[in-house]
Formats: sequence, structure tokens, C-alpha cells
Amino acid sequence: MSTPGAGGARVEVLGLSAAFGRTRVLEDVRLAVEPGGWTAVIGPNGSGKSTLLRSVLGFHPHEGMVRVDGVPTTGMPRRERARQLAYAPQRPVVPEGVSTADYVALGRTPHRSLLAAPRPGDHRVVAEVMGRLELTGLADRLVTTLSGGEQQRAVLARALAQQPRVLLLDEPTAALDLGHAQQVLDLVDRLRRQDGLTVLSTLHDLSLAGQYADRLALLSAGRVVAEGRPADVLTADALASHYGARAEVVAGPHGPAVLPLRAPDGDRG
Ligand SMILES: Nc1ncnc2c1ncn2[C@@H]1O[C@H](COP(=O)(O)OP(=O)(O)OP(=O)(O)O)[C@@H](O)[C@H]1O
Repeated sequence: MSTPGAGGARVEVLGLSAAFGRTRVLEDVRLAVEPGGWTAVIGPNGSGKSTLLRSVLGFHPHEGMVRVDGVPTTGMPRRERARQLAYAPQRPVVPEGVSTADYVALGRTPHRSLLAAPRPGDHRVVAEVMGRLELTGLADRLVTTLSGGEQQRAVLARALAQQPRVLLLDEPTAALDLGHAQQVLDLVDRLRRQDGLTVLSTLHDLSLAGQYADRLALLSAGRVVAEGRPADVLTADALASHYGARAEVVAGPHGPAVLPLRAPDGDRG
């Protein structure tokens, strides 16, 4: 598939801190994702994962710096930023009165001059992405009428149609059944392996995070408390101390998977 653009880019997050009003929610976050790498940011509810992604995109005010291939994103023209970084949000707001095909085609906007009509290449990219995400049959449906999972795939399709060098995914599988979740993650995995797309995602499903990402960053109360290979970050101790969870971590063929454990009989009411 020829979806991403000019190969992946190195992303560096340097000393990033952010707040809502006076409440600080990210504290001195440092991360680097190599071209073609996939870092999944994990962490309990409210630990700052979405705010981190939104800060990297420049959607949330922050201190510190984000660099793409060494170039700070602050001050980068909007269109240039949109050619480098694409984002699929956790709770997308889809426009009224727009077909699914036209919605996905919005991803081509950064690649054409203002007011220029779509070119054959634009239609080809949109058709290809929609085919890959099983959206072809929904092309003429209003995007507002799609189910939650279909909408989530449409949002990802729009981001991929952007042919970015870096893909930021906020909970890309939240509304998807297991089969579609695997389909989406397999597609992203293929794009990074074949074309070097760089991926920074959040993922609540720790087993999927352990299988697909090559690095995990564990956020807790706005700080990165562990970063490294999935097998080193996903440990029963880390799940107990940062999630308050009982779980066993088992080694799978492609990385660790998490098996949640019921409370012992004596601990249940
Ligand atoms: N608009 C807002 N106004 C005030 N506080 C906010 C706002 N959005 C998020 N927060 C707070 O910032 C903190 C980080 O939120 P964020 O959404 O980044 O966490 P998260 O790790 O993505 O959470 P989840 O796993 O529940 O999606 C939380 O305490 C949250 O309540």
C-alpha cells in the first residue's frame, strides 16, 4: 500500500509540560520515536495520554518542545505540519451533511493548493485507504450515520489519506470489535514496516499495546514512569502499582499479553 508519504520521521518530545488552568497534567515528558517506530503511551484514566498527543500536535498549550526530524513544530506552517503529522482523535467530531468518501478525502487537503480540485492521485489514495478499511460500501453514506466503529475507521482513513510521516492515534480501537481492532492495527503495523510510518498512539488495551508497539511509555499522573520494550514495561508489579490492577503478564509470540485476575475469594463481598 502506498499510503504514507515520504517515509517516517523521528519524533522527539523534549521536556513537555502542560496544564488545564492551574492543574498540571503533564510534567517534563521526554520521548523519542524513531522513523518506523511505534510507541504506545499507556497509563490509567486521567494520566495525561490524550493531552500528550494533543500537545504534540500543538492543539494544547504546553512548555517544552516537539521536533520532527530535528525541526521544532512550533512555528511550522499549518499545511506543512499537516503533511508531517496526522491525528485520529479518541472522540472525533464528524461534520454534518458530508458523505464518508468526502470526509476521507478531506485528508488530501494539505497536499493541494487552496481551492484546487482533487487530482486523480487524490482519488486513488482515498479509494485505496477506504478499501483497506472496508469503507468502500459506505462511501455514499453520511458520515454522521455510521456506527461508532465505522466512524472510527473513517477517521483513521482520513488520517491515512493525509499520507503523513507520523501518525498519532488516540485509542484507535476503542469502538472496534476484536476483528476490526486487529484489522486496523495490522494495517498500521504494515504501513510502518513497509513505508517507515512513525506511530505514536495511546492504547487502553494493554495486550494489543504489548503485541503491536515496539516501545511502551507508561504515564502515571502526568509523568513517564517507565519507557522501553513492552516486555520490560508491562509487568505485574507496574500494573499493580500504577493501575491498582491484579493481572498476570504472559509472554505471547509477538509480545506480552495481560490476563486480568479476579480478586481472591476472601477479598470479594
Ligand atoms: N478540558 C479539560 N478541563 C480540565 N481538565 C481536563 C480537561 N481535559 C482533561 N482534563 C484533565 O486532565 C487530566 C488528563 O486527561 P487526559 O484526557 O489527557 O487523560 P487520559 O490519560 O487520556 O485519560 P483516559 O484514559 O481516561 O482517556 C485528567 O485529570 C483530566 O480530568
